Amino acid sequence: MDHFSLVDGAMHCEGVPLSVIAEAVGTPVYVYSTATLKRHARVFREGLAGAGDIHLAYAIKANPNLAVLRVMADAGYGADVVSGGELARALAAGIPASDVVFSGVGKTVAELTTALEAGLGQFNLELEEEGVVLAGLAAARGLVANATLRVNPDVDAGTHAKISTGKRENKFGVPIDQAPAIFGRLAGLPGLALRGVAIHIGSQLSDLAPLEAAYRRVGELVAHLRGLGFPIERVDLGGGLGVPYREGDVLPSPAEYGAMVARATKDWGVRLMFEPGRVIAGNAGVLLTKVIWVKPGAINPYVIVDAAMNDLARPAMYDAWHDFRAVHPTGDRMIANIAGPVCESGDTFAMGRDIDAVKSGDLAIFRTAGAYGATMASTYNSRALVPEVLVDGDRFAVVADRILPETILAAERIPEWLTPGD
Ligand SMILES: Cc1ncc(COP(=O)(O)O)c(C=O)c1O
Ligand SMILES: N[C@@H](CCCC[NH3+])C(=O)O
Repeated sequence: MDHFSLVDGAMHCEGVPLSVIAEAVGTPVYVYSTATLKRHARVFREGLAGAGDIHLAYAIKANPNLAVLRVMADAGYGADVVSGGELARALAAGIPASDVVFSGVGKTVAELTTALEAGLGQFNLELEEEGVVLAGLAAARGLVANATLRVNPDVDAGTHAKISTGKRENKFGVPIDQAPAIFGRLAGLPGLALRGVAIHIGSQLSDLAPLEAAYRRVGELVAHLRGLGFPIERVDLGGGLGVPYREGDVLPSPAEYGAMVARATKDWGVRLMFEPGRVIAGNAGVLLTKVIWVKPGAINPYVIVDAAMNDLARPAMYDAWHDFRAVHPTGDRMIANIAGPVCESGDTFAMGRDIDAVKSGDLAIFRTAGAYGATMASTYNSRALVPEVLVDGDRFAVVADRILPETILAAERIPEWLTPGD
């Protein structure tokens, strides 16, 4: 069941008409469905039922809103974080530090130290030196850091180049063939318990074949490392499962993914860890916007909406498609371009698209905006930072305020040497 649907001709999120949210909070605004988040959390877990001992760590980067994190914590998910800021959010949402995995290619000494002292569950090391530094920090505090080594399997994930992470030229992980030697050098260090390997080959993956190929390489590595005497207890298989952005897109389901995982990992005898982000949050959110003008264009009219690339960066960054729907569709259609008010031609959500006919003042949504939406927002062009609303049944709450340009301006100052003297 879709929790964003038309009821009596009006688009709702669960039991709440989107027009009521627009009236109360203004636009643009992100709207998330609790029921969808919960359903995705459950379906992903159920899909992996045949994969043995698993640990689920929601990839906070996809949607780090505190209320969303609380929903995920209640659903029994730990967290995958990539910065001290994300770690602070996970802890603030009530996720125990022991259920948090710290990924990321540039963890600073300060971040490593904070995470260690918080009792972090697992560090996914990206390079040998990070392991040496972490071991030193831990040993100096009488602690032992649990870690895995992230390997780069050199697999083409078949996704957008900017979100592919498992090819040898990408910055992530150590080349898989160097892993045994690095294990050899890190394994005996006091302060470090190197318990396994981690992998993540990219995001918005629409085909399981590259994932399966990568997992097979990891399987060979696990066997090799065991043969060398290293006790491998954990393998973190990362995130990456794609979601349908366009009507008609067919993506592997969590159940199909789970069946592949069970097949590829059946002899490993390890605890498997997963870091899903987009597949949890993507279709749980929309960006609600209002049409400012319908501007005649040389080729097609431009529907100018009050949301822009600073609110939803994905189309400008990755040429991503987000379905556009009227909140009160009339049944009429139009061929139009859709753009925001920002002063860049790249601030365009669609060109020449067949959409619900809209006019000035109408409300509309960009769908599948719950992941990598609000979290990638900026205040470019001195626009407000977009707010977020969480719906649960027939109630809703503002879970992130609109940060107004005045508030941002108040954090800036003119140094005294630039102020006019007397
Ligand atoms: C290490 C790591 N884990 C998990 C994720 C989450 O990916 P996705 O949102 O595609 O599930 C990412 C982002 O690609 C990542 O870099
Ligand atoms: N920001 C990207 C996903 C990045 C994944 C991070 N590892 C997107 O919107 O598709």
